[in-house]
Amino acid sequence: MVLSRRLPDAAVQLLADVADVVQPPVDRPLGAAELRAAVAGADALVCLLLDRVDDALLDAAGPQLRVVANIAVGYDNVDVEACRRRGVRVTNTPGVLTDATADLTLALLLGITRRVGEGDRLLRAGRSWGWDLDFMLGTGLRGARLGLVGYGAIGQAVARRAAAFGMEVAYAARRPAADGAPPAEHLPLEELLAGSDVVSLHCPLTPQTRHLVDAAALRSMRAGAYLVNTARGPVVDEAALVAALEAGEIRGAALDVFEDEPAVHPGLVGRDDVLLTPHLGSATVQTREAMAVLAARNAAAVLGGQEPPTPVR
Ligand SMILES: O=CC(=O)O
Repeated sequence: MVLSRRLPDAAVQLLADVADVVQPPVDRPLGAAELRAAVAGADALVCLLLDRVDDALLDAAGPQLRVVANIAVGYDNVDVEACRRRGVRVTNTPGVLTDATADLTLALLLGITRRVGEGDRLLRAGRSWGWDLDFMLGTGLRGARLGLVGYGAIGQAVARRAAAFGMEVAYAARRPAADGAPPAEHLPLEELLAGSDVVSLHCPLTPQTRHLVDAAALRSMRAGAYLVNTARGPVVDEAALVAALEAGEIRGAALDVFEDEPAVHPGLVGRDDVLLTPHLGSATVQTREAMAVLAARNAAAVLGGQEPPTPVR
């Protein structure tokens, strides 16, 4: 069993009970060539969303590989079809990061609508300022319409939080939400974009959702609207977003994920109508440990001939 990244002790312990665990030699994510070298001969791979699991990596691993346990809910880094063809199970870590990601979404939503980053920058720059009736006014959330693109566990957790702020919530998704989801209007994407004061993305990255928010989508949004993305960067056409902000087609954007991570489009960096965080959606001590432990349980289950707790499909 190969780990592409050193993991919290609780996860390593769990794995050490069922397999010979090969830890990476360095305390950082591995490059593609390092990972190819590390994975040779492994029967299980526990990996990060940064690791591209494609035919080249699967070839490098060899035919004894049985499971790829991704430490993330998103698995766009894994060629699931290529794994299936080779009989390799793929697992992810849904559930354990729902609250952390929804919390960060609200932090971004509040931060951009109330100009938190901008105010912080103003003070740090030592610029003169003073309280005034019309100083740095933002947008209130009570009664504002929140449009969620994707209404899975994270979208629903955001809906619950947004309701507490008095927002009216709607969503666009391929299917209506199952019973038990927080009440929200199910709308076609075009209607959701055109009618929302804040659009927040909670869909996986797939060929269908790549650049879902493109120039046309941005043009269809309200001029006073904000875009929040805690899903995956390539869901948004970043160049089109910069152009839309420049043209005043929307009021602002709060982004935790980027098209070409860790690079951030230079047109975003200097803008005061943009709030940026470095892919922190699941970044709490508790959540990262829970993700690593769940990935470990998945890998251990497959090696032990059992059904993993959270398989991909
Ligand atoms: O981005 C993080 C995840 O998909 O878990």
